[in-house]
Amino acid sequence: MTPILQVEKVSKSFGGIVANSDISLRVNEGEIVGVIGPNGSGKTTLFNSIVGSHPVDSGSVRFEGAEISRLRVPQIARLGMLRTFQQTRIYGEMTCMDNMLISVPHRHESLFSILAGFPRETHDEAEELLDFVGLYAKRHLRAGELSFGQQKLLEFAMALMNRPKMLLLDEPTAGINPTLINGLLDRLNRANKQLGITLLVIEHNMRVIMNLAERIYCLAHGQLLAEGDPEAVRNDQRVIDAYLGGQ
Ligand SMILES: Nc1ncnc2c1ncn2[C@@H]1O[C@H](COP(=O)(O)OP(=O)(O)OP(=O)(O)O)[C@@H](O)[C@H]1O
Repeated sequence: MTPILQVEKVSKSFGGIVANSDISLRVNEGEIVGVIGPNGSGKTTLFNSIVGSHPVDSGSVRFEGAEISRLRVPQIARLGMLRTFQQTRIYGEMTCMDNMLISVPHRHESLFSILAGFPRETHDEAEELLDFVGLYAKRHLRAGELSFGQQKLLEFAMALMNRPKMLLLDEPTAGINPTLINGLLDRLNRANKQLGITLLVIEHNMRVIMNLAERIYCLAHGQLLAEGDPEAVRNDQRVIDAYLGGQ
C-alpha cells in the first residue's frame, strides 16, 4: 500500500488552547479514511493544517512523499489535495454552471484566458460533473435556489473540477436529509472507486462513517485516541468514554 498522505507528530495551538497535539496519521492511495471525535476535539484544525490554511507549530505533513507543511492552500490544491467545508461555500446568486466554472482558477491563470472565456472542454467537464452528482437538470438555476443538500452536492462537484487526487471532506452529510445522505454517500463511493480519488472524511454521523470508511481515526482533546477498522473503533472503550464524557 502506497501512502498518499503522511501526518507525523503535528501540533497546533491557538494562544493557550492546544487544538492538536502530536497527531500522526497515514492515508493510503485509494482509501476512504474517517476522522471522528467529540466537538472541539481538533478535527477541523487538523484538516486546516493538512491543506495549508494555517502553519503548523511543529511536525511534518507529506503528500505523495513531498513535505507540504510550509506550503499554502493554492499550492497544495495544485498538487492535487483540497478540502470542503462544514458550511457550503457557493455563490448563491450565480448559476450552478458558473459556480463550477469559477472553481478552477489555477487552470486559467492568465488574464488573456479569463477574457477569452472558459474553453469548451471546461464547460463539458462542468456538465459531466453536474451530471455525476445528479444536478445536471438544475445547471442553469441559481445555486441559492438549491436545497442545502443539493448545495453540498454542488460544492462536491466544484471540488471535483480541480481533478483532485485527494479530497478532505468536513462533515459532508451535516444538515442533509436521510434520502439525500444516501445519494451523497453513493457519489462519494463512486468518486473513490471510479475516479480514483482518495478521501479523508470528518463525520459526526456514526452510521455514515462506519459504512463509508475503511479505517477510522478518533481524536479527543486534541490528541489521537484510537485508530482501526470501523468495528474496532466502535467497540473501543476509550472512544465510547470520550463520546459519553463529551455529551
Ligand atoms: N482559530 C482559532 N482560534 C482559537 N481557537 C481555535 C481556533 N480554531 C479552533 N480553535 C479551538 O481549538 C479546539 C479544536 O477545535 P476544532 O474546530 O479543530 O475541533 P473540531 O473537532 O473540528 O470540532 P467540531 O466537531 O465542533 O467542529 C477548540 O477548543 C477550538 O475552540
